[in-house]
Amino acid sequence: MRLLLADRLPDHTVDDLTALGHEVVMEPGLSADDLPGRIAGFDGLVVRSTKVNGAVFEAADRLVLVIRAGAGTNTIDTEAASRRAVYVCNVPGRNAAAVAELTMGLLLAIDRRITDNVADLRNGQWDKQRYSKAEGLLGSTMGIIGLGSIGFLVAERAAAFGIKVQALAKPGRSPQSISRAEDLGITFCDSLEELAETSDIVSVHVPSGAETKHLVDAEFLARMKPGAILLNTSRGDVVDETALLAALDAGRVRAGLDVFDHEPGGGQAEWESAVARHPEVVATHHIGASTSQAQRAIAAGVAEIVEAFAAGEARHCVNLDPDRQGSAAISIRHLDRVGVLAHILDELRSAHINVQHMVNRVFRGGEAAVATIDVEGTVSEELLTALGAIEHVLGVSVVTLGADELS
Ligand SMILES: NC(=O)c1ccc[n+]([C@@H]2O[C@H](COP(=O)([O-])OP(=O)(O)OC[C@H]3O[C@@H](n4cnc5c(N)ncnc54)[C@H](O)[C@@H]3O)[C@@H](O)[C@H]2O)c1
Ligand SMILES: O=C(O)CC[C@@H](O)C(=O)O
Repeated sequence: MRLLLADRLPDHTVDDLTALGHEVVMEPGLSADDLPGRIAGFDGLVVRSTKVNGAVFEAADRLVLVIRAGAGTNTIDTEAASRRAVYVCNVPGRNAAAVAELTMGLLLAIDRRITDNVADLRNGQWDKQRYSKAEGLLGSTMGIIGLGSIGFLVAERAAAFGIKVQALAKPGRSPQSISRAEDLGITFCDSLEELAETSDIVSVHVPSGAETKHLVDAEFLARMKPGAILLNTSRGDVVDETALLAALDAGRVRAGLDVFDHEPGGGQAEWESAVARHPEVVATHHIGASTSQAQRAIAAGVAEIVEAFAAGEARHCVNLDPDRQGSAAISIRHLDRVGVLAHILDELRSAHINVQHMVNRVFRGGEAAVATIDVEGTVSEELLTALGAIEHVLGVSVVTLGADELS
């Protein structure tokens, strides 16, 4: 594949991808506005914070894959990508520890007013009287909104500080997630209102989207305990900044923020934000994921996605329709010979079976492969027999996909 890296990733990323047989161009200085004019001739695009607007997909001539070298994909116009059948994949979980560490850093900085302490000392001011008023965190309650990769790691770290952790009860939580929560002693609130009213600290870790826009609004802030701390290391638009500013001005809450609505896209910029400069806020420059450890882990994840994609698998794809994965998955082991897949598809067509998704993976040595085909329709015994009888097919099996596997 020919890949364009439009943001800075660790230097070895280029070598790693080149070693996998890809041609890689790294141009970290490209802006969102530059991308449409630069994308021609590339099969894949890798970005961190640089926005990928609809114009990129209109200008692209052979783009098939966009990788967000991070977790959130709100900076990519996934609807425009879907219209052009371009896969958008993210690298989930790999920067979670870094974000959790920053979250705890913001919390400690707020509780002990560390940043103001430092600023005064740098200005030659000794003021033990002013700074001797922290509440302390032991025994306090943290409410986590968004108990995913980062939320769990924040919960672990908070628990180690003797903080009681609660999260939002959410339908569809997996058994693994429930048992992990139980192991950490996390309790669940039935509503966002209850979480706001009963938490001393609220930490937000949900993705940006229509469902989460202004999840923390004036009503939520009004329900928070007086003097409570709001932490947001997810995305700026999850918090209504106008309402937050009012709550800060009223002295009702304090906040630790790594992200802001309308923050600069990356790099350096002149930027004014009443929330970011507020004295009751400890703010950072969207650096949650910016540790070398996290960036190395993300770079490894990018290489894994490219490798899987080259082998026919769209790993961590966020824009395929989860409701259109088919009702059954047929697995066909076969010798890797020209024409076998065409013959398989012929049999499916004769049986009026509609293919929803197909992956063909070759085993080491290149002799044999396995095709996994998600199909819509009833897979009869006759069809399985016909598939098994195709020359070079070694074995056929079928799994019917239930509601859980599809969600
Ligand atoms: N500050 C940074 O540098 C930085 C770095 C990484 C991620 N992030 C942000 O943090 C977000 C979370 O990252 P993650 O890796 O934990 O993702 P994740 O997908 O593992 O976790 C998100 C969790 O939020 C839950 N959720 C979604 N909508 C919700 C809702 N309306 N109410 C309650 N819960 C809801 C999901 O079920 C999931 O458990 C990302 O989407 C990204 O925007 C920021
Ligand atoms: O790459 C970054 O600096 C930010 C990444 C972060 O916002 C994410 O969603 O993973």
